[in-house]
Amino acid sequence: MSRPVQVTVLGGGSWGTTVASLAAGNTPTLLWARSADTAREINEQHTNSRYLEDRALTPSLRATSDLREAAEHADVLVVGTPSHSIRDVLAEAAPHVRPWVPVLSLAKGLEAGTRLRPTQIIGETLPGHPVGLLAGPNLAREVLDGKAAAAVVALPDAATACALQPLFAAHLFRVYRNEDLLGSELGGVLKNIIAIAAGMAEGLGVGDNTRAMVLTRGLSEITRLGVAMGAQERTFAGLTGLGDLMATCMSPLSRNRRVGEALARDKTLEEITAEMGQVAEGVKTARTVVELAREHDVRMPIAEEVDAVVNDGRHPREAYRGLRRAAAEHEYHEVA
Ligand SMILES: NC(=O)C1=CN([C@@H]2O[C@H](COP(=O)(O)OP(=O)(O)OC[C@H]3O[C@@H](n4cnc5c(N)ncnc54)[C@H](O)[C@@H]3O)[C@@H](O)[C@H]2O)C=CC1
Ligand SMILES: O=C(CO)COP(=O)(O)O
Repeated sequence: MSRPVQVTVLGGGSWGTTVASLAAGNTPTLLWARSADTAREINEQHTNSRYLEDRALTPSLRATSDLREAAEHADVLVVGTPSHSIRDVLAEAAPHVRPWVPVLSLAKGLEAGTRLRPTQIIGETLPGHPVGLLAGPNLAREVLDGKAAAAVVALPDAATACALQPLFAAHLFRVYRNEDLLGSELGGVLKNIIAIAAGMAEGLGVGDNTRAMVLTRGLSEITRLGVAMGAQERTFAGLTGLGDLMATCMSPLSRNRRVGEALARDKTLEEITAEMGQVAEGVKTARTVVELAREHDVRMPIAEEVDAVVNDGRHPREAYRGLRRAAAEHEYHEVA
């Protein structure tokens, strides 16, 4: 008799823990947390209070702070650490991961310097493994609270995607699939920059028309860059595109939106990051996105203003004045 598929999730933060809890409802799952205290709390109390307060995790979820044990356990490996740490964590785990184990990324940022997407970093550190991602409008706390949500397994190979879908699905968590890995990954990465802009708007006290404008023009920027990089346009109208953009721009739970809002209320980035104690990927990724846009000759006025705020100290009020000066081109076609 064959044994059930074993899932390992690397990263004991808000989302890694939540995905591990979902998977544990379906199959034996081991979560690797850097902190031994976090691993112990998950095993003994079935909570991760540092990131998810007193929310109950699936009781069968096991955790370890031993990376080798976690890697050896994996029939399917899920990488849930922030983008900037993926390369180092996987370099250490790689000798212990069996060949051909599929690897799914949860991360929504780009590696500074290399400008690589998380799945490309995985491809470099774990060559020969099928690589994809799990993404969508998935604010961790809401998913763990059992509120209905949907995600996408994006992977070029449909058969592998089909096999992975049921591992993460739950009664009120629907998992779709999509072969456009590039578009699905870029949707999750780029929406963080627009969410910072949406937060800035919130902090400046804008109206609903302005909110709608930021979100819609933000989607235009995301789609333009994504298509220029080779993604399918329709992906940006789906869960990993418009869906994730809406959730992140609208929800006070979003860390990226909270960063933008606090900046508009005159807090410094250092104060905000220290208070939050969690990752807001858009902050580190904004400069890389602007560089990519220039390289692909794509206009991204909102991303440029966000970059100027987080990297050059421009005040959000000035950024919004800057946007008012941006040329109103044709709504769908860029004018040179
Ligand atoms: N929280 C959410 O609702 C969602 C988050 N994501 C994405 O998932 C990724 C992880 O985010 P969260 O879990 O929310 O972050 P988090 O800030 O809640 O937790 C980050 C985790 O990574 C660990 N970590 C940080 N640096 C590390 C390093 N150098 N080596 C090993 N571990 C390290 C921390 O100890 C912590 O366990 C991000 O890319 C985020 O954009 C995606 C969907 C939803
Ligand atoms: O990606 C997310 C929801 O899908 C979480 O967004 P934040 O990282 O801004 O909290």
